[in-house]
Amino acid sequence: MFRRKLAILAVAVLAFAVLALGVGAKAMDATLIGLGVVGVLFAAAIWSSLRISSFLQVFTGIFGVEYVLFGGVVLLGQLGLWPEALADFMVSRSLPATVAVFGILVWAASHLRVIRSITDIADLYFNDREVKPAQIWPFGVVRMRENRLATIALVSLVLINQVQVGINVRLSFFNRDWFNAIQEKNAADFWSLLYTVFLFWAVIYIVIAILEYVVQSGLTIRWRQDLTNRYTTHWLDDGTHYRMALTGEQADNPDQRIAVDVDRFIELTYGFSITLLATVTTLVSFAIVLWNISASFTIPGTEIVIPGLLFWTALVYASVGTLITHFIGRALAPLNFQQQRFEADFRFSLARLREYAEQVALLEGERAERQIVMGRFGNVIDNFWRIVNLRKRLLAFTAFYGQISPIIPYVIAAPFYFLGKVQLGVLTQTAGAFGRVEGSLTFFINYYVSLADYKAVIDRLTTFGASIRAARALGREPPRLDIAQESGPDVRLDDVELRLPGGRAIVSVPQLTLRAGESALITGASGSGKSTMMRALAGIWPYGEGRISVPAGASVMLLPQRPYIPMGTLRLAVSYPALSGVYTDAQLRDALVAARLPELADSLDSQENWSGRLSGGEQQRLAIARALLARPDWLFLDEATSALDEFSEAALYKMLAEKLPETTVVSIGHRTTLQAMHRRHLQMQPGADGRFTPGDAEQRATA
Ligand SMILES: Nc1ncnc2c1ncn2[C@@H]1O[C@H](COP(=O)(O)OP(=O)(O)OP(=O)(O)O)[C@@H](O)[C@H]1O
Repeated sequence: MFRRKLAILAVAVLAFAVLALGVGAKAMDATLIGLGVVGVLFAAAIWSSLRISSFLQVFTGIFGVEYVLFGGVVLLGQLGLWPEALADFMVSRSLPATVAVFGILVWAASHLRVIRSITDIADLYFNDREVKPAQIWPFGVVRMRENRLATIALVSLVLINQVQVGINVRLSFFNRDWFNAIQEKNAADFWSLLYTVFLFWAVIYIVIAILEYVVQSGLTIRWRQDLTNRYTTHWLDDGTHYRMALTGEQADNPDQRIAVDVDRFIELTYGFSITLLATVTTLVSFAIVLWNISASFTIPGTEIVIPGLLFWTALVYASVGTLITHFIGRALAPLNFQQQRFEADFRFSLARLREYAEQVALLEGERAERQIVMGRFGNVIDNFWRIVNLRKRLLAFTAFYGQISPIIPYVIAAPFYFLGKVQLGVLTQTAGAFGRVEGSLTFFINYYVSLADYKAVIDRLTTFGASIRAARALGREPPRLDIAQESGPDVRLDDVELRLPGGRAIVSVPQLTLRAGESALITGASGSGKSTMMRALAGIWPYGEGRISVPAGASVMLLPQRPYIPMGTLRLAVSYPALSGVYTDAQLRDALVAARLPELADSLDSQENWSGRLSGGEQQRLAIARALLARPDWLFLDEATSALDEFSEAALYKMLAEKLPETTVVSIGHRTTLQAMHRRHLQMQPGADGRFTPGDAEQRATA
């Protein structure tokens, strides 16, 4: 997304690396030569990062800028040009090379398949170029491209985390000096360090901690908004959700994917990028501190220093702890994963029971239901106990480990203190740095547990995206069923062959014209493909080939046998699929009265479970009211009046003909009385090959 800027950065990094190599070679300085070599590699990595994910490019960009900045400071120091007054801000000589290594690692990681899956999802947001408003203090409402805002937030969070680590390092030195002052009973230093150093940095730390919380929340909320909106839209657009159900692709529970997985993905991606980066930064910074302090620890009775003694101790200690934790807790990830599944199954069985309350009550199926529900709950509980058992053992170890961790560095360093080799301040700084290094190392074990979860979330979102794409592509490859908009007023089918998802042809239509203004009834044996033909006419059936021509710009409405009624007010239920508020109350009431539902005309604002409350026939009449409001050019009724008595059915057909004179009605039905209400009668006739073909049964003079 910011390719040009990255290209410039690659050139700047290369230029600086060459400079460092030159100065290093002249001064025979190994650190500078190393800095130059790493820089050249890093420049190459940035250059080839021009094609990697936008999300990762942000990190590459930050490390590139830091390499040049920190490297510049180190170089100036080497040349003796760094001002004496700024000596406090001199950075560690290994810092620029470290950030370059981080940058190279990001580039390397971008080639891993799992990282690609992650960045493919993350980039949906980080490539969103839409301009949206955002409330940003103190600027008020700002309008900018979403990807720019996301990048600014991400960069700020990385920098905030790095500054926090920097402050922690600075405070560890304050800690050393402060305790030395205590040991030396130097009251003046004690107070001045407290006021000038500690208070200053502590206040900054607090302010940026709040800033971090606000920026992080803002980023994750907007990210979730964006992804949820994107997935919901792609899932619903173009009837994709229906096709996905048809294909039976591996995308079960879209509700969980949209509602739960998106949220978990963002939380875990944040954890595995920014928090991980902060931890690695802490680890590296305090490892350096610990390494340097180790120089004060000589083997007793000698002046021999074991390089990095304290660092190695922390590493071994944390590794042992991590290994044991892993050994005890490795079964926890699959157990947690299972727990989520069992909980979801249990919840779903309760929700389903609520949905089918009437059938269950009529069949007196409560005992069977209790058995099913409690069986599922039993799975939840069994798994819970397994988790508790495991956690108990894990807790025994981690509590023990947590108790002795703060003691270890003292035990190691105290003998040196008693011998007078190190001061009290160094002793406490050692303990602090040891704790940070050890804490960062054990951080991985904590996140390790979430790794399995993360992988599952990524897989679920990736397969969801893939099956959305597959469903969209369905029916686009030839031979396909073409729906063509044409200038004539009629609907025509030419050489149409309709198939089941498995490929078996069930309906064959060499030629059929449904003439505008001529109502038609389609009858035929159950399973002869009548509904499938209607789905094809409505443009939602993707399996088959041939050509269906529909009048350009004509509106089509299909009413199925069991109408769908959304949750909410009656107003919404009647207006559907138009949005609530599109029709006036008077229009809604008129439609309800005309559809023979006058008793509902005054309940427009009532919020009820309408699909549970209304009878089957009432629900069908509600659907007819929708057709009256929508006034489509073509109205397909697929057994849409089957729950009504014959008298009401006839009255509704008559009313439709009067109120919607411009609408052509095409019905599917089994009752013979329906024939009198249509001008034309088509019957599905079986062919020798098992396919059905609609053909004229008889002609009637009147509708
Ligand atoms: N999504 C699907 N997957 C597999 N088979 C399907 C699918 N939808 C429909 N079918 C099959 O296609 C055949 C035709 O179904 P369709 O609903 O079109 O018949 P119909 O003539 O409308 O039947 P009825 O009069 O009973 O409503 C049936 O055998 C049905 O099982």
